[in-house]
Amino acid sequence: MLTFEDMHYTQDGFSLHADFTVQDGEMLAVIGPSGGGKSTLLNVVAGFLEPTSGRVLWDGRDLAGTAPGKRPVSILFQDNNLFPHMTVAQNVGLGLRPDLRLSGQQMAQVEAALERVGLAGYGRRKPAALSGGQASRVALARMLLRGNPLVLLDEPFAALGPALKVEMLDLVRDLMGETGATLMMVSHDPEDAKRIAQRTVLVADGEAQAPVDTAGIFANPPEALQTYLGK
Ligand SMILES: Nc1ncnc2c1ncn2[C@@H]1O[C@H](COP(=O)(O)OP(=O)(O)OP(=O)(O)O)[C@@H](O)[C@H]1O
Repeated sequence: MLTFEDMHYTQDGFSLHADFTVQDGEMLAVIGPSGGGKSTLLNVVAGFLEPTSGRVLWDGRDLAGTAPGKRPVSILFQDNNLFPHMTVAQNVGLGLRPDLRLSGQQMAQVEAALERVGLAGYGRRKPAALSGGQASRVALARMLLRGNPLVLLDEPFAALGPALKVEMLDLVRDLMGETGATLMMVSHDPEDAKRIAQRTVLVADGEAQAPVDTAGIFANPPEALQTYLGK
């Protein structure tokens, strides 16, 4: 369970407040106007930014002072964070061992993860030889092997075409279901939120609001969301 406990983050005149809980296994959408603080919220959870006051807790444990790499968190950005000089299998293997000294069993795990995301046989390719959708799948395979219970996605599929994006969202939903991981996904597209998330957090006017029913918030949007949606 992820808890924002009266969390404030302030920098250079920008401030963000959050006070809510994300349930285990929940898939949560994070939406709101540009510059509202969606990425900031994720960066606080990931540990790239520290709260100015208040706390962020995972299973009741304060994450303050825990380095990003030691947090139970996998994060995926739009550029997929693949290393261009490494093969697909090596990029995925990093999810198991940063030094890539993989045992035979771990190499089999890499192959199984690639197969799970629909990339069986692609292990020897370099990222430059992949389509955008395939690159996203590699990043998801690595995330799968990391096995972290909390997954943060920051507009990871924004550059993909609509059909491909739907395919990737469905894959994410299936993977989260299989692993039981908790998901927070930033998106600018209401359709993404509706497809994947039962509840949605609106980030606007300095507040990451408590999650509400996704269908409800788009059927009857609050003012900040109406402006953002152009309604
Ligand atoms: N590296 C940084 N240094 C200083 N200020 C920053 C930095 N990154 C973001 N900000 C500021 O923090 C505020 C929140 O930005 P953030 O990126 O979290 O918003 P966002 O909702 O994710 O926006 P977008 O939808 O455009 O990605 C903005 O005022 C932004 O200008």
